[in-house]
Amino acid sequence: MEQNQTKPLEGTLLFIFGATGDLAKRKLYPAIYSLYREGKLSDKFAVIGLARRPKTNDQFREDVKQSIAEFSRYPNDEDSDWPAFAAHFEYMSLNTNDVEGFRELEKTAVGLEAEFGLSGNRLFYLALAPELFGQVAHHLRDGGLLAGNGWKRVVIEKPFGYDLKSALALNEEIRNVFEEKDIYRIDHYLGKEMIQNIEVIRFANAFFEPLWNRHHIANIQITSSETVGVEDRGGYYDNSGALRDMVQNHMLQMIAMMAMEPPSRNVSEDIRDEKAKVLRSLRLYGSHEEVAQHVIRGQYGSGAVKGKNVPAYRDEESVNPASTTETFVAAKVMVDNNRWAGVPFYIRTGKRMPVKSTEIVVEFKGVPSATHKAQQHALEPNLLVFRVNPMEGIYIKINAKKPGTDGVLVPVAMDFCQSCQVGWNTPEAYERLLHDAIRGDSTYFTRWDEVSHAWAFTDRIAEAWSHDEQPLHTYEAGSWGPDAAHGLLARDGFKWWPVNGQDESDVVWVTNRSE
Ligand SMILES: NC(=O)C1=CN([C@@H]2O[C@H](COP(=O)(O)OP(=O)(O)OC[C@H]3O[C@@H](n4cnc5c(N)ncnc54)[C@H](OP(=O)(O)O)[C@@H]3O)[C@@H](O)[C@H]2O)C=CC1
Ligand SMILES: O=C1O[C@H](COP(=O)(O)O)[C@@H](O)[C@H](O)[C@H]1O
Repeated sequence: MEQNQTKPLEGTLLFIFGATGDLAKRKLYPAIYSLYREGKLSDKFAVIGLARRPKTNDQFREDVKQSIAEFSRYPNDEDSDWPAFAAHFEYMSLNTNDVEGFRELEKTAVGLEAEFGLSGNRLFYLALAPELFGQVAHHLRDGGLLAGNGWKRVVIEKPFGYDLKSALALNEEIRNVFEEKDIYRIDHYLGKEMIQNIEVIRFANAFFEPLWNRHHIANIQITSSETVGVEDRGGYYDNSGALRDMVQNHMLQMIAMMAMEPPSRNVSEDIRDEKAKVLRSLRLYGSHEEVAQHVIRGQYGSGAVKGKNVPAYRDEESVNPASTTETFVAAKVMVDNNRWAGVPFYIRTGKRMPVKSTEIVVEFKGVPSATHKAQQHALEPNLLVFRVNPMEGIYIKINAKKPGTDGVLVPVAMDFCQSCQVGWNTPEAYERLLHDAIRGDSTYFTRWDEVSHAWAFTDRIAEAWSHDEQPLHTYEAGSWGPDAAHGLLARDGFKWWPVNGQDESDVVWVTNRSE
C-alpha cells in the first residue's frame, strides 16, 4: 500500500462503463475533477466514457461539465483550466454485449495512451447494472484490453450479487478474468471521512483504546436514516429492499470497523483480515423465530417529511402496488468473539425518516460506585458519538456538576463538528476511493471473504422473510420507524439515542457548530 496521499498518481487510462448514468454524473465526474483540481491527477490521464447511446466527444464533455457544475465541491465556471481538463475526455458508444466493439475500444485506448503518454495502466470502472459485470470482464479480456504493459484493475459497483449464491457465481465469473488483488469492490461508506476516522479515534486515544470491549461498552447503535423515498429507483430497489441495499454492505461494514481488532501492520490485507474476522463472527440467526425476535422490518406508509406530504411506498410510481419490500430494517447483531461477548450492536436504517443522518453511538457501561454527589442522581451513561454524514464529527457526553449547585449533575456534550471547521473541505467518498484504486490501495474496498460473510448473515434473514409469516410493519413517513424497533432495545433495558442529539434539552452543548 502506498502511503503518499498527495503525490500525483501514475498515468492512467480510466474507462467508465455507464458513462451516461446517474452514478457517473453525480459522483464520478465530480470526483475526477476534484482530484485534478487538487493536483492528485497528473496531466497524464485520459477518460473514455462508454454507454450505448450515441454521443460526440463535444456532447460528452458538455455533459461532464454540467455534472461538475451541479455536483462538484469545486466550481468549474471560473476555472481557466477547463478546456485543458475537458480535452482528456473521449466518448465511445458501446453495447457491453458487442465483443467486436471491445476490439475497437482497444484501438481507441492505444491511441489515447500514445496521445497522453500513458504506459498501459488501466482502470475499468463498471458503473453498470450488476448483470453486466461478468460480460464486461470477459469481453475486456477477449477484446485484448487486459494485455500489454501496466496494471489492469476493475472497480465494481454494488450490489455484489443478490444473495450468497449469486454473489459466488458473479465472483467466479470475474475471477476467471481478474485476480482478487485487481478487483476493487466499492462500498462507498468505507470512503467516508468519519468511517476512516474510526480506526484513529479508537486506536490513537488512551481515553478509548483500553475501554473498547465488553467490560466497558454496554451497546453500540448505528443509525443510517434517509428522508428520501424510493424516488425513480423502484426497478432496482423493489427487488432489493433495505436489507440488501444497506444492511448487507454499509451497515455491516460499519460494524466491522467498530469491532475489529487492531491490525498488526498498517497494510491493506491486515486491516481487511481483521474486518473479515468480525464478519465471520456475526451470530447467524438459526431459526425463523430468532429472526422474528431480533430483526424488525418495515415499509413506509404516507406521511410528512420535512413538512411535505409524501405518498406511501406502495403508491410510488416505480413500485409494485402490492409490494412487500422493506424500506426499514432494525436489528440486534451479536459479534461472537471474546472482545464483544454479550454486547449488542443495534442497527437501523430506513427511507422516509425525519432526518438524513448516519451516526454511530457507543454507550458505555455505568460506573460501579459514583461519588457521594452522583449517588443521589440517576446517572446518564457516557456516550461517544461518531457523526458520519451529512455533518461530520464526534461528540462525547459526560456527567458534570452543575455550577453553583450542591451536587446537581448535568450531562455535558462536547461536540467537535469537523465539517464546520473553516478550510476543512473533506474529499467526497468517491473521490477518495477513486484515488485509492488508481494508486493501488485496496484497504477501503471489500474483499471477497468480507462480502461472502456478510451475505451469509443477511441470507438467513431474507430466507425467514421469504415465508411471509413475519410481520412487515407499516411506519408513517417522517417517523423513526415502527414501534417494534424501539421494543428491540427496550427489552434489553436500552433506548435509541436521539440522532443529532435532538430532543436532548437537558444536555449542555459545548460545540464549534455555529447554528
Ligand atoms: N446511482 C447511485 O447513486 C448508485 C449506483 N450504484 C450502482 O452503480 C451502478 C450504476 O447505477 P446508475 O448510474 O444509477 O444506473 P443508471 O441506470 O443511471 O445508468 C446505467 C448506465 O449503464 C449504461 N448501460 C445500460 N445497459 C448497457 C449496455 N448493455 N451496454 C452499455 N452500457 C449500458 C446506460 O447507458 P445507455 O442507456 O446509454 O447504454 C447508463 O449509462 C449500478 O450497479 C448501481 O447499483 C451504487 C450506489 C449508488
Ligand atoms: O448505497 C446506497 O447508499 C445510499 C445512501 O448513501 P449516503 O452516502 O447518502 O448515506 C442510499 O440512498 C441508496 O439507497 C443505497 O443504494
